[in-house]
Amino acid sequence: MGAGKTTVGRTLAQRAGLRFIDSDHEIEREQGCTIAALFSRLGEAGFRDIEAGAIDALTQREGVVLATGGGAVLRPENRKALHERGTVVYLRASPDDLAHRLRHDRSRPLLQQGDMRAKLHELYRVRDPLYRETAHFVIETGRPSPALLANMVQMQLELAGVLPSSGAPG
Ligand SMILES: Nc1ncnc2c1ncn2[C@@H]1O[C@H](COP(=O)(O)OP(=O)(O)O)[C@@H](O)[C@H]1O
Ligand SMILES: O=C(O)C1=C[C@@H](OP(=O)(O)O)[C@@H](O)[C@H](O)C1
Repeated sequence: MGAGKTTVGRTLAQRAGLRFIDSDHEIEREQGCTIAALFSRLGEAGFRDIEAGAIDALTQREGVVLATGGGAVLRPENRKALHERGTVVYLRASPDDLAHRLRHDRSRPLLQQGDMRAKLHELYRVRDPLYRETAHFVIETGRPSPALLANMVQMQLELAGVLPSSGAPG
């Protein structure tokens, strides 16, 4: 949540000539309602069931940059599908940076009650090991801009042979 999956993922997809897909947007389109509405109607567990179906389908597509919701790593089957079918980049941000970036955001149901900063610290404690387990690469997002982060991810994927070289001089 707020690590830059959408901003960085979109830029990367554009540069690499790939299609950007946001699993939450796909879920909203298929279900015909917002993620917040799904949470209030079905609870978090109900949302996670739908999310798992979406991750299973979307990880079978080729040539896409997929941004998942931040909680997708909670289910082992999602971690497996992501790691085995794709190349996963963990955009790591500190909970304090996330609290700053998301201070005006009202679209994320898990952050709408109580102390947002404390909740982000708790989510980070639980999820950071799961992101590390799922990811092939970890990129620190603390200082660089989203545009620079997209360059860093692209370079990393080119070095790994996942993307063709963009022919930068060197
Ligand atoms: N590297 C960054 N530095 C500063 N602000 C950022 C960075 N990445 C994202 N943001 C800002 O944080 C907010 C959330 O970014 P977003 O791409 O929606 O994250 P996510 O998709 O991971 O939830 C946006 O306002 C975005 O402009
Ligand atoms: O972290 C989470 O558990 C969630 C993050 C959200 O996506 P973003 O990571 O895009 O905010 C969305 O899937 C849902 O609100 C649950």
